[in-house]
Amino acid sequence: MDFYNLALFFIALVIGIFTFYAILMRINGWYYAIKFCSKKYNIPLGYMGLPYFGNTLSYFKSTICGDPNSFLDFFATRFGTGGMYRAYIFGKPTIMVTKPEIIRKVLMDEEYLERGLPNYMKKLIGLTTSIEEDKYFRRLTSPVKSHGLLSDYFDYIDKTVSTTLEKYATTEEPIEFLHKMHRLAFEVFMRLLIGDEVNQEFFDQMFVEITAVISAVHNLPINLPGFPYHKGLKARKVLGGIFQKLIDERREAMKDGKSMPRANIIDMLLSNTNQDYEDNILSDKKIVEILVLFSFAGFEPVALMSVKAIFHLQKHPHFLEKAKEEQEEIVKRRASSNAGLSFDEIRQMTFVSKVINETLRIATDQTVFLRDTSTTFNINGYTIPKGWKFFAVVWNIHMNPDVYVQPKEFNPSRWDDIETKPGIFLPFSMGPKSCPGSNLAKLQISVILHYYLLHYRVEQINPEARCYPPENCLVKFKKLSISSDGN
Ligand code: HEM
Repeated sequence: MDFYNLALFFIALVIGIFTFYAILMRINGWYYAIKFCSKKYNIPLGYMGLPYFGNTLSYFKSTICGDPNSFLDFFATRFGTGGMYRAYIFGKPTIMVTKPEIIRKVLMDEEYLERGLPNYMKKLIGLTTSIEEDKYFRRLTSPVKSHGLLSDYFDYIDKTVSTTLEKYATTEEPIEFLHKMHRLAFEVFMRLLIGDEVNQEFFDQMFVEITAVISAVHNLPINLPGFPYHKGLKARKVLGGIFQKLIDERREAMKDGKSMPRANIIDMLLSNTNQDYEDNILSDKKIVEILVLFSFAGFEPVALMSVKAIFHLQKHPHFLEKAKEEQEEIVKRRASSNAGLSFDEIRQMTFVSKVINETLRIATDQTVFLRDTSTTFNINGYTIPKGWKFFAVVWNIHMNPDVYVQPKEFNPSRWDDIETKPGIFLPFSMGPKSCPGSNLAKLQISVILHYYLLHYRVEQINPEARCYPPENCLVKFKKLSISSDGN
């Protein structure tokens, strides 16, 4: 082959590769454009990436690199700032929603949108209910939010937190902080989930299984022996068996007229014998799914947010001091120096509640809420086909500089001036599928911070560790020395 032909060959090869690449990157979008080209649908513009993978990889890349906005910017620059874009994420055609007012509409829907976890997560923590079952389950578990139930558990929370932190401080060796806080939040939450009548051995087994499920959620969904996802699926099965056994035991006890000394979630769910709902009695399978979902959701974020609040305060000594002073004032106001923390004192923690809000705002900087359309769904002039996913992006709401000046900065004092309008702060989401545990979570974190601020400090052994699952971080958990004036 002479030089001329060789050059032609290379040019043709380059053009061929370029054309193949261009087609490959568009073929997914063309497929869905043709499939849903009927006048019945009106789908926003967007980009659906490679077949099978869609935009999932670029979404993960942007979040792993700590710059999720680059993902949004790509859509906004190419398809305008309308706030709704077609995409292909987690193996499904998706509508990405970025504007607060549209996100609100998505989250508030009760009739047409279902929980939209990706399939690999559904297998671990999925809950599939009909709309009626869903309303019923939320009604049954609504006491979880109530003042009455939380005050009933308050002494248990207080005692568990104070004794556990004390124990951590007596350990000479550095501790895996996130893991230990998981354990603490788990101890507290499990009482609320299944009641007081469970022994330590049972708790330990549950903790091992649920930790495996959580680890699976935070790792790649590779279902091969040795991989966390494979172990998580196995653990999910074991958990299901444990919960079913508990349900059977509780039913027997109920038949004998025995009731648990304190309200707990499993008994709330088993009390579904109300005649008004006869057709809607939740099956055992559904109850097990709900218990697994609660087990997953009920302690991990509490532990993570507590750790994050502690680290933020550590990095900002003036806020740490202010929060500590508030706790000292609370202690001084007590009638007796022997009295412990009380439920009413939580309401006096105005600055600590701002620390918690600020931690939640910053920590949810990569949060998205997912929903699946159960039928054709109309929104903002668009008609979205059944089976598509909604991907509601919260991070740009929590990082909106018009609401949160210098949004990346940790500044609890910003909450002195923020007018909390609906939809500007969504760490627990909003609408029918929002978090039922928001009050419990804030209560637990407040108790943890109260004892931490008064008595302990952490020293990070590996400060470069992100302390975000699946990464852990080592700390020395130290008790503050008491000065001569007792402080
Ligand atoms: C700081 C701690 C917590 C945070 C940041 C948090 C946040 C969230 C968020 C964002 C959702 C998703 C809502 C959606 O998809 O729209 C959720 C769901 C949920 N959370 Fe929490 N949560 C926390 C603590 C808790 C606690 C303590 C409980 C236990 C009572 C709990 C139970 C649940 C349950 C059961 C769901 C699923 C609700 C459903 O699908 O209907 N969470 N949480």
